[in-house]
Amino acid sequence: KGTTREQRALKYLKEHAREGDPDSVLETFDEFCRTQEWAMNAAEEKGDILDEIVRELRPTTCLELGTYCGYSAVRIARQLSPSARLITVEVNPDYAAVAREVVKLAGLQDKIEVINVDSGDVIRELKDKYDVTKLDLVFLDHWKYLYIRDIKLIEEEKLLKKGSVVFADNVIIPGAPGYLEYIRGSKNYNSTFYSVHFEYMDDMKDGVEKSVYIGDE
Ligand SMILES: O=C(NCCCCCn1ccnc1)c1cc(-c2ccc(F)cc2)cc(O)c1O
Ligand SMILES: [Mg+2]
Repeated sequence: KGTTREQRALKYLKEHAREGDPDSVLETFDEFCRTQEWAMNAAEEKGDILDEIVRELRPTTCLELGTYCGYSAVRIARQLSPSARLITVEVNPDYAAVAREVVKLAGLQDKIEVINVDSGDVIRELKDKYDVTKLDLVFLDHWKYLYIRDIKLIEEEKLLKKGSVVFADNVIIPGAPGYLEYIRGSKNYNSTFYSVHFEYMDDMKDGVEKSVYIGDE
């Protein structure tokens, strides 16, 4: 076939979603994943919790690690206020290319910046190169073994403030054991675990962890 699953998903979105309508892009992507091909989107129950966090927090500056095709980037950005923005990091160039198209299709290119680099490098550059002072929301959804490295880098760079939220996907499947132990053991966070279904699989359970930063700024 020569195409990748991500390219087939993008084609389906272009053919079936309403251009400039983020809700339509998300609904269409969920339909594709339920009827055509599964994809690792933070969808349904996970997405509902993410929506609630964004609604409640009203973040100005958001960082996502692990863009994939841009599903959760669109999900976050569709609720952001006019001046708020999301920086989303994707090390895989093929995923990043598809994500940029999905973001454009949703009409959110003014709110979302997709960066095709290694997350460890970009975190160190957020202040100087990306004009970030503090992060209100961090969504961890990239390689699971990198969650702990990157949260420690974010703390080192003093990018969190009291009330900042760190939301982590997949803490059960594939799992992020080192991360869970670290964040739950840290006095700088109040963490809550949510048992949710794995994306598009009604008979599989996963978990997400919401951690509110209460530490020193
Ligand atoms: O690996 C995941 N995501 C990272 C992808 C690569 C990130 C690259 N990158 C971006 C920035 N820095 C590095 C992931 C996997 C699964 C899964 C679980 C079970 C299964 F059988 C198949 C798949 C479910 C998810 O929800 C996921 O998020
Ligand atoms: Mg995930």
